[in-house]
Amino acid sequence: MSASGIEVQQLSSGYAGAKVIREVSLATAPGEILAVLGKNGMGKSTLLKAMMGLLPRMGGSVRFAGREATRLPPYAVARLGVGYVAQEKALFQDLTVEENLRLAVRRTDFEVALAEVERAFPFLLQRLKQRAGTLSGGEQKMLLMARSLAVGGKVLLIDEITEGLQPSVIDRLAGVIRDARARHGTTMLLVEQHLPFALAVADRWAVLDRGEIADTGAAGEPDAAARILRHLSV
Ligand SMILES: Nc1ncnc2c1ncn2[C@@H]1O[C@H](COP(=O)(O)OP(=O)(O)OP(=O)(O)O)[C@@H](O)[C@H]1O
Repeated sequence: MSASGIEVQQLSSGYAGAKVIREVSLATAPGEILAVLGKNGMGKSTLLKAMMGLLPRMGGSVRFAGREATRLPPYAVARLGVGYVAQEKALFQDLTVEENLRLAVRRTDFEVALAEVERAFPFLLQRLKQRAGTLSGGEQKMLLMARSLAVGGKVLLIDEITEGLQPSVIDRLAGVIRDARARHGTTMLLVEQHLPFALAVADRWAVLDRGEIADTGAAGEPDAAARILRHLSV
């Protein structure tokens, strides 16, 4: 297993005894980007939450950067250098943009973190004193992404970052993700519904169907989109 990759083996998880994901196995090489796609309700968010320790693991194992994380709570998973960009609002709505960033990066140099934010989303530097809750939905997603980049983890788990974003912002995000990987070798697992975005940024893909991996492949293969679409069509 790679020193900075993700290794999930036969992971099961869910809610109050109801298994939603069943024996899911996934692995990435260091700096690799894996897109996990699937229809609504197939367990994509549940998979990320179980990996982060936000939901009980009902079987199987999770390792990040070669380190065992199966029994760790979320704060300890984060300490392994794993960032999580949640689908739902995960910002402190009443705190400013700057305060949200400072809380995330307090253990590293804030100026270095700000340089990362400026490189990804320069508009946020003009909004440092604005309350996060008054940013638009798309701007809040950019702040969430910037906050994870500023922390500088080796692994990022990103849940449907493109949802509700305009095409130009989605293009910008693709550039930001490629840039982070190129400069820091960040390993990423992207849960996505946006197929062109997923295939543009990922090296490999996997489809989750009713909590199980139904198909996997390389993003560069000519039939990748057709194979994925077979699973996404109703
Ligand atoms: N808090 C919860 N309590 C009970 N069941 C839940 C909870 N959250 C999600 N589920 C169920 O788990 C299943 C998978 O949900 P999940 O959010 O992981 O799907 P998803 O693939 O991320 O879907 P989407 O693309 O719509 O976000 C669904 O059937 C959902 O109803």
